[in-house]
Amino acid sequence: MKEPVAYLGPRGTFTHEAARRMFPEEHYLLHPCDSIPDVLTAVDSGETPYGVVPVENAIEGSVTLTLDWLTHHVDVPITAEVVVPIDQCLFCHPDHKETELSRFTRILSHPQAVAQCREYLRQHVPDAVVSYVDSTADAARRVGSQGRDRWLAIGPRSAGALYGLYQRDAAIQDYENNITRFIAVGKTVPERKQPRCRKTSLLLSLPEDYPGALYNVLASFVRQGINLSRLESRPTKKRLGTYRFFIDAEKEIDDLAMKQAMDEIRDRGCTVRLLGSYPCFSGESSNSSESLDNRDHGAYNHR
Ligand SMILES: O=C(O)C(=O)C[C@]1(C(=O)O)C=C[C@@H](O)C=C1
Repeated sequence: MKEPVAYLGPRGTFTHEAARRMFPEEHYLLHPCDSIPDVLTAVDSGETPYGVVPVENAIEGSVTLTLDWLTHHVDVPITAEVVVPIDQCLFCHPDHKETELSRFTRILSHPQAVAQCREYLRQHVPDAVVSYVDSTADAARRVGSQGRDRWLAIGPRSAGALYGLYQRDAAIQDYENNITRFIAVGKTVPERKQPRCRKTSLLLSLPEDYPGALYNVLASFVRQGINLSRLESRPTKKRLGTYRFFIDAEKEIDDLAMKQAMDEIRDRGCTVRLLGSYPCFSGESSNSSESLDNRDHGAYNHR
């Protein structure tokens, strides 16, 4: 029987694409959830063994909802990472394909997608109101289901095709090389191909705030020759000006150098929570022979 994989849906999201790359549909049953908390809760409660959520975008930075849920609400290990190229397209209902862009009144999308296209929107649709929804495909589905209002959706080409939208523009993100990191959580993911690297994600709390507290932690990694690929602070949510730090180290947790760095950091009174030690895969396209576009409604495309 195919094992289920929860992902941020509905079908056609960027997360769906990431999930297809890590969990081929020949072997897994991909199960769309309405929100990132729903995906993480499904795994935490044992409803599904695997989940896939976005964690960081090259233009807009962290997906803070994912970080906060991972650390405050659930206890699920990160088990793999995949990086996916993000090409944001602009869609309207086919009934409005002749309408000038400046006459649209509303833009629907996920906050991360809107943030990646801010300058484009300012130039081309300055007067439209932005409505945030749970995912890009959710936006595409809503715009596709009603032709009455002049609404636009931002999202992947596949979402436009799935929900029968007319594509007005492509690659509307404000910077080139737009990519997002996605993580799998839950059960260990079988490694079908050679990972690009291995990482360990940690959540660090300092014992107290004093000059050099964070410096000392970083020095432990330096002494062990461990490269950090990410350092991010998030509020503790308890008191203004107090933080916890997300650290990604390019080493496995079982590596001797990593163990020594951990011992040193804990000896200084820091609390370290292991979020996961996992393989990282680069973003080759999914090897599923069926593309999403072919299975559902045809896409309208002006390019
Ligand atoms: O809405 C989607 O399509 C998602 O998969 C979510 C998400 C995100 O949260 O970062 C994924 C990739 C893009 O950066 C924009 C949106």
